[in-house]
Amino acid sequence: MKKVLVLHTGGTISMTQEKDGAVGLSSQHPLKETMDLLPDNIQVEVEEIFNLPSPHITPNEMLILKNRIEIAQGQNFDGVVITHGTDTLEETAYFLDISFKKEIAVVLTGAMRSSNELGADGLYNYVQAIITASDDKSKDQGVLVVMNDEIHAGRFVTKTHTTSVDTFRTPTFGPIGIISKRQVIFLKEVVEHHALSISSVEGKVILLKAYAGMDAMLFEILKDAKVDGVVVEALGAGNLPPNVVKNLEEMINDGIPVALVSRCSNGIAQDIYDYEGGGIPLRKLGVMFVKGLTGPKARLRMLVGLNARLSHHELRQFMTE
Ligand SMILES: NC(=O)C[C@H](N)C(=O)O
Repeated sequence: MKKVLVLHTGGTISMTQEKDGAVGLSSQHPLKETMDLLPDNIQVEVEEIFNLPSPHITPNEMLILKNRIEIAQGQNFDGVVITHGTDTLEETAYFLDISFKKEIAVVLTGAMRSSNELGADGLYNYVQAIITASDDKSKDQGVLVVMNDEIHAGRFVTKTHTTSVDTFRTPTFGPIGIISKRQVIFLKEVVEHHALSISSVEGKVILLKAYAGMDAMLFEILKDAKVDGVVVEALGAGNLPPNVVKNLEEMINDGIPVALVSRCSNGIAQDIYDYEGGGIPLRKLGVMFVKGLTGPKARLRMLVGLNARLSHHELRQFMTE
């Protein structure tokens, strides 16, 4: 019999709606009352590790989850399911993807409708996630996100809609599999990448979004705030307004790592343009171009790299590979 560990962390999947429409935390986890609806060929052990809306989740909670999964790897589990609020689900998924060596399947799921709402999707996603986590094929695909009958790579998935159940998408690459009724079908393989080993999540890594007429003042404030790293969601293929370049250069000269992703939801940031603020001069300054990640994920990558005590050169490799 397959054995799956469930870690509940909170989010809408654990919430209920009041008569006035407000959605909030419930005292008893609604999924705990549905154990008899789970597949009877899978043994499920449940732990309520947190009960937090996902905007309350920080890298500290992600680290606690990572530590618990590492212990579970030595406890004969075939997989772990994490139920999580959807707002920051992709960040926890990505953190877990890069912060330890996985030996069992790790699947995150959530819900867009709370447990007593019409068409609630929590229980359905939960069952699909348990089935996916118990499937041998899920083991070597990195951290997975299962929602709405689709399997996404935690590395690239993102929440795209504020309320729709069809919110999790993987721009550029698409989902890597589907769950058709109770059958797990992978359509693509995730290219293996190496995870680092960390035991802390210290340091200030800041994420900024570029916009037309971006104010250089933002970078000046960061300089005084003594940050440990900066990620910028740049324009288009990887360009910035010219007036912030001097500040970026000063930061890099002060030894602060600066990485860049694109604010576009599809494609990869590259050094293509050779004008002031363009990707080519930015790369020459030492800005690290991160491939295909969103800003929040690139920020976690830098945090993990710094906490793995990578040298400046190793951090550059890790951020740009
Ligand atoms: N659908 C959800 O789970 C959203 C909720 N605000 C959360 O992330 O906790």
